[in-house]
Amino acid sequence: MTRIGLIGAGGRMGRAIAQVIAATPDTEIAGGVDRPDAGANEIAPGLQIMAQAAVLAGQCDVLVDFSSPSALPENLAAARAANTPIVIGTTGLEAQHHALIDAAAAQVAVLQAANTSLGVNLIGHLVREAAARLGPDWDIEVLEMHHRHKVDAPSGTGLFLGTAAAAGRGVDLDQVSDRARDGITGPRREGHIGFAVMRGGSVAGDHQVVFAGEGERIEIGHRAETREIFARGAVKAALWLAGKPAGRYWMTDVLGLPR
Ligand SMILES: NC(=O)C1=CN([C@@H]2O[C@H](COP(=O)(O)OP(=O)(O)OC[C@H]3O[C@@H](n4cnc5c(N)ncnc54)[C@H](OP(=O)(O)O)[C@@H]3O)[C@@H](O)[C@H]2O)C=CC1
Ligand SMILES: O=C(O)C1=N[C@H](C(=O)O)C[C@H](O)C1
Repeated sequence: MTRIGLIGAGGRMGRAIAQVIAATPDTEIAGGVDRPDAGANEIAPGLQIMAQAAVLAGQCDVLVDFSSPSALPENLAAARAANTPIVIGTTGLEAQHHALIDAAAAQVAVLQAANTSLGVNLIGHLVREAAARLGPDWDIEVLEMHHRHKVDAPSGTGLFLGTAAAAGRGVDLDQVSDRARDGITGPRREGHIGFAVMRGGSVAGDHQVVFAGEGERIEIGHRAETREIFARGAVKAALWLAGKPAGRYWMTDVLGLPR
């Protein structure tokens, strides 16, 4: 039996993950972290909601964190103190968060993924390949749309796909990304990777990478029809990570895809 500790248990993803855990053999939810009024019994019958990740980390085999960037330092500290592997699905992470993840991975197994679906991780590979083969005269734009509640932009997946495209071209995304355009922007900057963001309704997550050449376009895209695909991937990642030695792991490792 693998006991999963769920951080952000009361959120949209926390609830979806709790349902997948309930349907997965030899897997149980050890407890959750969220606000005290998160509605524990609606998430999973008998679920205990705790205020501190440190307590939960000592009571589970693996932590799964879909909460907020501001909670990440405490969650990583809890994983380190209890030597409990942690899957991080939270997005909106910045350089300082990745530095904390790298430091934690020296001591405990950490898997961070902006998107835990099979489809997105597969197209990440395709985007990298396309960018490597097409050359700099093909303009690359990343488009994404999400539900009206999403608080970070561009999405973590959009940035993941932009990073894959930049890697294919052998450049650093930070040096070439155009994250916003407004007003008299001037012509497109050669070699840059642009991002466009839409928010509305209940969209679970749409992403498209457009390679625009002279007279033709290639579009590589993914549409999430339900949050369950992320939840299934998160539980698969947790079961894979439980018991692994210290290190930073990737969703591609879980799915058997090239990194
Ligand atoms: N990797 C992937 O495949 C996916 C990643 N995500 C990402 O997962 C994260 C969560 O998404 P979603 O479930 O939609 O968001 P929600 O806002 O619905 O859920 C987050 C939950 O975590 C709680 N929470 C946040 N910070 C704290 C804290 N410091 N202490 C206690 N509880 C806290 C929130 O409580 P409160 O609302 O009271 O703050 C909320 O209940 C986002 O970053 C999102 O982008 C989403 C889908 C797929
Ligand atoms: O907030 C969401 O909902 C999602 N967030 C992730 C992201 O930022 O890429 C993954 C997915 O697209 C849904």
